[in-house]
Amino acid sequence: PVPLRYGAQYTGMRTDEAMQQWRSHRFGQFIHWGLYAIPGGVWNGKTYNYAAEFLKSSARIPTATWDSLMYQFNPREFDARAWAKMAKQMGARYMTITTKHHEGFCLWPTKFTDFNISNTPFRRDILKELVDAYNAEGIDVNFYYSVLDWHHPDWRYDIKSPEDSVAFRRFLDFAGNQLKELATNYPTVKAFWFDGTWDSSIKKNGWWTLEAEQMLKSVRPGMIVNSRLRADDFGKRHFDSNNQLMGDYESGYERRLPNPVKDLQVTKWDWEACMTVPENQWGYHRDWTVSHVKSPLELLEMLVHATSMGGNFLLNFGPDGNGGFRNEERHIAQFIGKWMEKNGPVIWDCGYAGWEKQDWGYFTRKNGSAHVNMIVFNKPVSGLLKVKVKGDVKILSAKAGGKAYRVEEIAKNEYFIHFTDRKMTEPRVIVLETAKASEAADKYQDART
Ligand SMILES: COc1ccc([C@@H]2N[C@@H](C)[C@@H](O)[C@H]2O)cc1
Repeated sequence: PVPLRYGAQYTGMRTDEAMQQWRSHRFGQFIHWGLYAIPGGVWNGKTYNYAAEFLKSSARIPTATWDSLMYQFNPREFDARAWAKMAKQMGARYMTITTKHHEGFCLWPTKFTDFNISNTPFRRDILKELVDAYNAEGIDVNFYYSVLDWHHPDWRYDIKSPEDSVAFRRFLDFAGNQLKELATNYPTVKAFWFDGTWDSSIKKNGWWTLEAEQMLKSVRPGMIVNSRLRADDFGKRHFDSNNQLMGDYESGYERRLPNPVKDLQVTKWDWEACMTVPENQWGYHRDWTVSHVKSPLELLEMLVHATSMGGNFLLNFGPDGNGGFRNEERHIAQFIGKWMEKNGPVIWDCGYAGWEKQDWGYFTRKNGSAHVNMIVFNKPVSGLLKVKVKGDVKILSAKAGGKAYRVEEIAKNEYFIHFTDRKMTEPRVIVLETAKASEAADKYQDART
């Protein structure tokens, strides 16, 4: 292996309580909220279809003009407790909030720039209100932080001169101060979700990314940091030059999920996929007709898909400039919440079952349990759900609530579950009870070939 100073600091999955808690949550609510929520993708009467939180660049708005949105930020409908209740009802176990997105506007009264909530008509510390309200509902709060900062004069996309180096050094000190401030002033925060770290300026300063992570973990032992922060000695990101995952979980799955057949490597480490409801809108956009809006069922399947591969699913909400959610978002929360109320136990504390993906849906398993969950999305014409078990396993029963399904052994380690449900109105959960096959006589001979 290549000797690295700023590469992965450990290999394998963390087994400490804080990481086990993060992993067991499985389902999180992402919230993108900032000045971009005020124009909502529309500027001077023109609708820009690109991501609403990028409107400043899509509409080529001068920084001074954009930054003056701060004087309009006054979300009258903002009610942190109502937001937290909606997330609780949805079945989310954690929430990740944009403390500062690329625009550089800070949702907390930071000491290190005036471009923050305390200088808006609203004035109140939104971050504190959110942390307190979500924690009161038993939901952990994590902080999204964009290192990329369009407002700060010392930000640099690349380091091309001694002046760039001096300025960017000041910038890194600014970012480090903000991170320490966040970790110190909001002591219940469990994880940092870094973004805006792909530019050459950061890749040339891998040392800072490791220092930032180590600072956060010294201020808050147990703190969790995503892989997207880190650049190693050679500017490699997420996985270092020895192909070792940096940070505590892989955060490369943005608006996409790992393939359940081809990407099984992800089951060896912690990871999280984050997802938009429209095709590509994180911040509030006034016009959702410009792209496909994912249905509640599509999003529920993604949550199950992520869990089935041992990962977390972070579903995004983009409140508008007044602090209200769209009807589509409320409906999604209500639909998923209804399903989670009954079936949360096959998501929370569950992960990869280790069995081969089948067409009808997904397997999940609670760590070490003899029960394997089937979440059926696609009822086959045959009505027969194929199950291939691994190792010394046999299936004793298949039950959905009080209803038992016939289990037919069709070959060694292969079964059909006779799925007699007439029509499906929602994904069906069937729990398989397994036992060691070695305790039962093996009645199959391998073919002599
Ligand atoms: C194509 O470049 C980007 C850059 C930043 C993003 C940001 N990451 C997501 C988690 C959102 O915050 C989005 O604005 C997305 C695409």
